[in-house]
Formats: sequence, structure tokens, C-alpha cells
Amino acid sequence: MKRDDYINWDTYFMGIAMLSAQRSKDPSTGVGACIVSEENKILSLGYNGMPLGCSDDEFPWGRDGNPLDTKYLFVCHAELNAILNYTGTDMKGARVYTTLFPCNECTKALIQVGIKEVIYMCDKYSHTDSVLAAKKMMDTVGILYRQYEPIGQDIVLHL
Ligand SMILES: O=c1ccn([C@H]2C[C@H](O)[C@@H](COP(=O)(O)O)O2)c(=O)[nH]1
Ligand SMILES: [Zn+2]
Repeated sequence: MKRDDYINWDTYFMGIAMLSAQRSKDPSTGVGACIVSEENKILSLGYNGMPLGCSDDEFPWGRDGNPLDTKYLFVCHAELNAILNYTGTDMKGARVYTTLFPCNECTKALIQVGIKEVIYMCDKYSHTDSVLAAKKMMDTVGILYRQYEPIGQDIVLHL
């Protein structure tokens, strides 16, 4: 008889997004994203990090002060990295699992490549204009979004 305690698709893909976030060098918010086809095949992965050739050790990771001394103008977001890391040709109808609700800039890119659903873990910036704009765009174009609901087992990463 087969096991009945296997994890469901949402847990599987959110777990992979969480694992991807562990690659981030961001000291305050590591973000991971996993893009999945309608057939439940992983299309791409990403996490937030400095662009290629921009050293993790030389570019800033701070949050406050002169904008040029913070990470915000430099860091490439997890969802955008997942899109840019994709080597295939068609993401239409795919969904993205992300550990943080996408910002407005990532949302524009998710729309342009045909993502149809966003499953997120954390929405800690829900009050910001960026996330409000992201949700306005998703509502307008019909992208569904829902918070990940753990069912059964917790995702535990023993690292
Ligand atoms: O859509 C998003 C929004 C943000 N991120 C990244 C960008 C930063 O590296 C962190 C946020 O840092 P805070 O210190 O919490 O402001 O999250 C992303 O990858 N995707
Ligand atoms: Zn973003």
C-alpha cells in the first residue's frame, strides 16, 4: 500500500522556494521563488541577490541611509531572478511560489511572462504602495493570489 503522508504540491513547491531563499545573502529578508507549470513541473528558481558581477561583498546590504548606500537600488528580486533564470520558452499559465508577496516591479514582469497565480508565504509589506500597486495590477489582469496554507506537515529545513 502506498504512503499516505506524502506532501502536497503546495508544500513541495513552497518548500523549494524556502530552500532557495536560504541562498540569499540579504541579512534581513531572504526571498525565494519557484515557478511551476500547469503540469506541476518546476520551470525556474530564484532568490534575491546582487546582479552577476556585482560582488556580494562590495555592494551594500544595509536598509537605511543614503539610497546609494543601501541594497534597494542594486538587489535583484527573487521573482525577477526566477524569470530571468528560465531557459525555456513559455511560462504562460504558470504559477509562482514565493516566500514574500511580490513587489510592483516583480509583478509587472510576472504579468508579462504570463504567470496566472501567486502563492505567497509572507505579506509583511502589505501596507506599502508597492504591494498595493502589485495587487491592483494582479486584480486587473486576473492573476489569482493566495497565502500558502500549511496542511499536515510543517516545512522544516534541517540545514
Ligand atoms: O518582490 C520582492 C520584494 C522584495 N524582495 C527582496 C528585496 C530585498 O532584498 C528584500 C527586502 O528587504 P527588507 O530589508 O525586508 O526591506 O526582499 C524580493 O526579492 N522580491
Ligand atoms: Zn520585487
